[in-house]
Amino acid sequence: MTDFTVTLPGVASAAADEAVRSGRLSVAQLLDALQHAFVVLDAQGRVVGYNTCALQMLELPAELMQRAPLIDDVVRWQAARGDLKGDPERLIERVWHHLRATRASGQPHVYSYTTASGRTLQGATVAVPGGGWARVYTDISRHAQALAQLRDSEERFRSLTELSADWYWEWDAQGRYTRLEGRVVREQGIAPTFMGRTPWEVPAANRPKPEDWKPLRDAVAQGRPFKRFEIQRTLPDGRTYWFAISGEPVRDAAGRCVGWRGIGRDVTARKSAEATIQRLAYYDDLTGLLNRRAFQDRLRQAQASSVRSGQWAALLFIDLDDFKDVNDAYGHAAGDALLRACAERLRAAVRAEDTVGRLGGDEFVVLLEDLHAQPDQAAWRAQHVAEKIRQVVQQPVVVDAHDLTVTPSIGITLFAGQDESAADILGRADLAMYHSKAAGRNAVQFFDPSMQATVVQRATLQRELRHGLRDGELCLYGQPIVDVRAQVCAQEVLLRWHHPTRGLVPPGEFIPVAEQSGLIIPLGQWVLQRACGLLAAWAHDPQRAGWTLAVNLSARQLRQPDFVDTVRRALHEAGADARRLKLELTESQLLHDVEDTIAKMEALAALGIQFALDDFGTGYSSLAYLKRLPLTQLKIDRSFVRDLLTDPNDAAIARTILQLAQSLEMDVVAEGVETAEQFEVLRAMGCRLFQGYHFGRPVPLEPAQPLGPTPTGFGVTIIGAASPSPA
Ligand SMILES: Nc1nc2c(ncn2[C@@H]2O[C@H](COP(=O)(O)O[C@H]3[C@@H](O)[C@H](n4cnc5c(=O)[nH]c(N)nc54)O[C@@H]3COP(=O)(O)O)[C@@H](O)[C@H]2O)c(=O)[nH]1
Repeated sequence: MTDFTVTLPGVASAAADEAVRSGRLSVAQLLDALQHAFVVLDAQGRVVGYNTCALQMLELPAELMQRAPLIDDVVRWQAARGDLKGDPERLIERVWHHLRATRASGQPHVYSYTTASGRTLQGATVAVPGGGWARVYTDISRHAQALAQLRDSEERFRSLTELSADWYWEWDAQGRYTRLEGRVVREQGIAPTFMGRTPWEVPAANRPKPEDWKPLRDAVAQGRPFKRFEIQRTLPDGRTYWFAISGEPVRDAAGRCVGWRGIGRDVTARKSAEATIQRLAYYDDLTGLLNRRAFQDRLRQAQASSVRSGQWAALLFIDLDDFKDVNDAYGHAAGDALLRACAERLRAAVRAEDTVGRLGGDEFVVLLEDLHAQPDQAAWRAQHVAEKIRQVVQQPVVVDAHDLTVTPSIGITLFAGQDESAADILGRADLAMYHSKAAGRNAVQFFDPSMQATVVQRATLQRELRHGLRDGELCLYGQPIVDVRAQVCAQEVLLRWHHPTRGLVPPGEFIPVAEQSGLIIPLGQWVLQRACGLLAAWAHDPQRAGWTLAVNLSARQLRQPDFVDTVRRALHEAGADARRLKLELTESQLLHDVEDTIAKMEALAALGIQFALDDFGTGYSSLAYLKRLPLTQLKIDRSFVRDLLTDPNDAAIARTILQLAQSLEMDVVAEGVETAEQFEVLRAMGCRLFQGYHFGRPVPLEPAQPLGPTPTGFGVTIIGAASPSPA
């Protein structure tokens, strides 16, 4: 046998050499101990050595090998048996080519083949020093089988993802896509958008807010599997589709989550089927409004919600007058077009959070929630919306070049709580609608006669107020504000209405009506102009030149974008000193858009105007924003002054307000001082300014003046009575 060195895996070569040299281990024993087939060729390609395993693994007959055959003969034999496929002479040529190449390169030649009996063998040929080659064969059948199974499994997996609507994905431990496979992925071209990003980093139509991803992110953070997490996405081509992903964590040997894998499924078809079912079950096909069943559900929800909020809600029942005539005269298609137009108008006439439904035929319903905690205020608002609806519905609709017009009869009922059924509420509104029909159609009626009376009264008051303003029935009264010596140092302007038949109407009655109708804007502007006129006149009167004049503001005035300019102009036109003008606000007014309010107040304060916070202690005063406002005065509400002498709580509140004002460097006016005792106690507490009947009731500051033309004029809508009458 040719002399060469063997290195066996797991046996140090020096130790093996030594064992062979010392004769303790023959090379033959050594080679036979191997689990690998071993064949040695001399320089002519003759088999000069082999181990037992070679006969077994290569399934070569011992007689052949014992003859020391040339490799050519062995190849012919193997080809004849079918272990090697192809023409034997060409196979021999190939074998020699590789033998020479290994010698020339010094690199082993590794190859594999499958025998006729089905074994997969891997052979490695190395050139040995002095000529000749050693060939080592390893049976890799199991490994090859495992690989084939793996390939099969991959193929099956590929078929699955190619033929189905599902696709496969993998994420890293942070939830970023690392692999996406499947026909859908390819066809939709979504891989570039997703790879390297987490699902929540890719915009989704149904999950616009970070909290919408919480269930998925929690599962990822906690290493939990998740199922059918639905996401709506927009494709690069603009189409939207829905898919659902399910996944499970991939763990390492130590059980740590090292990533995620799962499937995605296109569920667009199911979603659209669901949407259709939903639409058919809950929506009216013709108009897209809620149908009777869905509307009744909403009504029940509104009842439950009114219990929680303590607010009244209203149900409006709308029936089109003589709708049948339209159908008869112009056909059903025209009638349908008119109903669709009505539905759109109803939707446009109410707030987004209100609900509109169609019960069938020409019957529509509108649900108005959170109207007001007081039923009369709620009724007033419901009446306002009903009137708006009445106006918009009767506008002509053009259908097939015809101007179609219908009027609505509207019934309203208010509700709060869950004591009655939704059907009862609907029944009441329906009955009220019949009253509207009976009242001559194209009208609004309440179910409850007292509600009806209230809204009619308010509508009348509003109309009369507008006339009263025009006819000079309003005038300014003033109530003195005094110092510790009971000397007048200021006046508060208080509006009065001398109604021709009702007498003196208190502002508590007509200011809310003016606020709701928008009439407060020209009215408030007029008060400001008159007040500035008074200040300018007082400037020439030594007794009054030092007085300030306090004017009450409404929330709506303050919200006017040009409010600062309006005040500036009033001062300028009257030639009044801004430092003598004080504007009184209540806490609730300040809650609306605090930043805008502060900006306006600061702009006015820069002119020298002072601000007082009225009715202090009755609202939700937050000291945080109180500090930010340019206030110079707090007014202790008269409810605390009234029982000051008998109720220790009220006394404590008055004292606290005085201390607070001192630390905020503000004045305090105690309102509603009616007795000398109250005056004394407040003075002892450190109060320096007082207002109340004890010092003087409101008295006229000037004769009544008609409202002159103002920049805003009367550009306000006056709501008519239930049966409209010209204003
Ligand atoms: N936006 C505007 N609001 C105005 C205007 N004019 C008045 N008002 C607001 O109307 C509310 C009612 O005012 P009024 O009926 O005039 O009542 C005032 C006083 O008469 C009353 N008062 C004063 N002293 C006493 C008293 O000793 N006892 C007692 N029972 N009542 C008294 O208090 C009212 C003044 O309160 P206040 O405004 O809080 O300082 C009233 O809330 C006005 O804000 C206007 O032009 N615009």
